[in-house]
Amino acid sequence: MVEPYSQKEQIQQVVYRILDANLDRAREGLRIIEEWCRFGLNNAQLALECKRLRQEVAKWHTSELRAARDTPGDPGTELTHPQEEQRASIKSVLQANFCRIEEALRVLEEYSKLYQPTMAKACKQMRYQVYTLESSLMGHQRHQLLWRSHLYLVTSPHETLLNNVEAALKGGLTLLQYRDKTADDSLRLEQARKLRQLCHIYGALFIVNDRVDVALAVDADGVHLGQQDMPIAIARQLLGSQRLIGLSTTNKEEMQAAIAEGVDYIGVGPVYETPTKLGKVATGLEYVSYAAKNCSIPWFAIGGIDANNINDVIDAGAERVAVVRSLMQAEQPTLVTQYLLSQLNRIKPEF
Ligand SMILES: Cc1ncc(COP(=O)(O)OP(=O)(O)O)c(N)n1
Ligand SMILES: Cc1ncsc1CCOP(=O)(O)O
Ligand SMILES: [Mg+2]
Repeated sequence: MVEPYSQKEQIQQVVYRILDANLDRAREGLRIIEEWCRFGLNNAQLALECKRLRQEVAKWHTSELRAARDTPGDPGTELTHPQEEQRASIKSVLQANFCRIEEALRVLEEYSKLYQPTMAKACKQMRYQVYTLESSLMGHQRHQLLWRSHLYLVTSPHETLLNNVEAALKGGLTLLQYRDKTADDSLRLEQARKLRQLCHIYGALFIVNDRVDVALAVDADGVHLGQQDMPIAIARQLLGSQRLIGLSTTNKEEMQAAIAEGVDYIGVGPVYETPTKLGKVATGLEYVSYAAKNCSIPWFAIGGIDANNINDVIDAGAERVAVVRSLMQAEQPTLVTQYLLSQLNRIKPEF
């Protein structure tokens, strides 16, 4: 007759099953991230770090733990959340899987204290290494998307703010700045949160104008600052190296200083006088041409640009533009977005 398990042995089996399931979970998540680093980003360094972590997790997956597996008796295999069956973008695939790995490592850390305290310590270390990996990968994604973004919508207060922005996102917009110079902070936070969520769904970058605190509070991708706003060095300290910082410039001295200070992109303008920034002197197309020849980081021509004059700005050398009224006041923001993007993407003749 086979002796039934003692209570102690039964608990041990449960702990082994938890460890087995979570070791699998962490490895699967790491593999999903690794595939993107390798095939999506062609980034050997990030892919290698995923592989190293995967191997480290595998090291703890002993035959003793595997033997405790009881898939048919696991009620959890049937449990899925509708959100797991649908992902809106690569960003959400990555974020969901980082969450999964971090949770799995936390579970491993706690339960392996009942198994092998050295494993608990190793899992804690791995969890911190995964946080670092997440921050480098998300920062990398942000920079890549910034370089690929040619049209930048800067919002103005509007009754149908979210609808207008969503229409532009549907047209292919990948970069949005929330700008409201007069709203009180509770409204500002509410709108920023909603816009960030919308951008997240469409896989677009979300930047907050002027306010580093709001950007951090809503987990924005970055902040846009002007020459009179918070100094770049302080904003960088607060935001870290993975979030984006943009700076407005109106002349070559400001451009060179911005590059030296390590901003991620600059605004170039106002190219034309504009009621959106009343009283600000226009720089004209000369500054656009100067930027085209001298700016080593992404730059966006801004100020008075619309469907009628965008080709003059492009002919002066701009590859990226930022607009407020052209999209916020458009009757059909999707179509205008598509048109502006089609002009920016048009193949330039080679001389
Ligand atoms: C892309 C971009 N370029 C320039 C500005 C203007 O910023 P700033 O000079 O700080 O003026 P305000 O927008 O704060 O009024 C911008 N917002 N975005
Ligand atoms: C915020 C800002 N900074 C320089 S020009 C400008 C406003 C651009 O608005 P519009 O596109 O409506 O002319
Ligand atoms: Mg500002």
